[in-house]
Amino acid sequence: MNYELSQLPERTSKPRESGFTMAMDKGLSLRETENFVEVAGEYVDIVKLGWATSFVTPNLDKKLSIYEAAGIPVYFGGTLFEAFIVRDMFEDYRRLLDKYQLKYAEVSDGSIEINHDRKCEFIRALSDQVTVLSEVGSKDAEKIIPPYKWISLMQAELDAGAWKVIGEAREGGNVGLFRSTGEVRSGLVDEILTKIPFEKIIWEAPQKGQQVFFIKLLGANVNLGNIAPNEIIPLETIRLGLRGDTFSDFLDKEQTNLLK
Ligand SMILES: C=C(OP(=O)(O)O)C(=O)O
Ligand SMILES: O=S([O-])[O-]
Repeated sequence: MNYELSQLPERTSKPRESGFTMAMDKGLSLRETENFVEVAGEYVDIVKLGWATSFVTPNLDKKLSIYEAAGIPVYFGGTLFEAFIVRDMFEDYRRLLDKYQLKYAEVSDGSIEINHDRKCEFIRALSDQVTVLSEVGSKDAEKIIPPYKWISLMQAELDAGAWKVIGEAREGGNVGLFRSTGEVRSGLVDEILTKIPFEKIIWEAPQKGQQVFFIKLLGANVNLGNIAPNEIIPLETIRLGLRGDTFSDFLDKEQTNLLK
């Protein structure tokens, strides 16, 4: 922080188990990546190269080196995992993780149907190699998974070895945890939280209103994902109660000078 200010919520520091921010890079150039880590590196815990953009992005090795030098782990989007699985290329996927020396991988079934026991086997197998993030929820807006099912899927995936589970939203924030309008399925979120520990979940929340919802509900140190690179600093201010949306949420009412 650049100067002192009282009554700020305490923020966790790296390596964070909670208060964790996953940024989504969907094709930043090398120069943009350097600029991004320079300005926001302190607030980014992990970067996802969105869906299968790592297949197309030029200078991938160099990009990974920039993140590595900044101490920020990177993983490839779950859609890439699914692109290998649907082609029956799991072993090739494992080799790919080794080739790029990745320490994290995502297992998801947002675009394909995978028998859930099979998905858990992939999680188990990959967690011998890397730290696994597993994602629950479909990218298909028509597919509504009831809350009890979200809970049992998340629990089984954690039991299979996932480090954290991700609630699906896509880049747009309009499926999975959210209605097509972007509104939070708040009943779903409340129910998930009755059974799954809060620090075990990363909520994909690309839209500002969604970030605000989770910070108001769960505090400054909620885990959030799919944050656009240019929204990392703004998100940090929302976490700290330094943007209008959460301005009053962390203030000590007794000590607040309302000047009325
Ligand atoms: C974010 C997306 O996918 P993934 O989780 O595979 O990165 C997406 O499809 O919008
Ligand atoms: O859709 S819900 O559970 O608010």
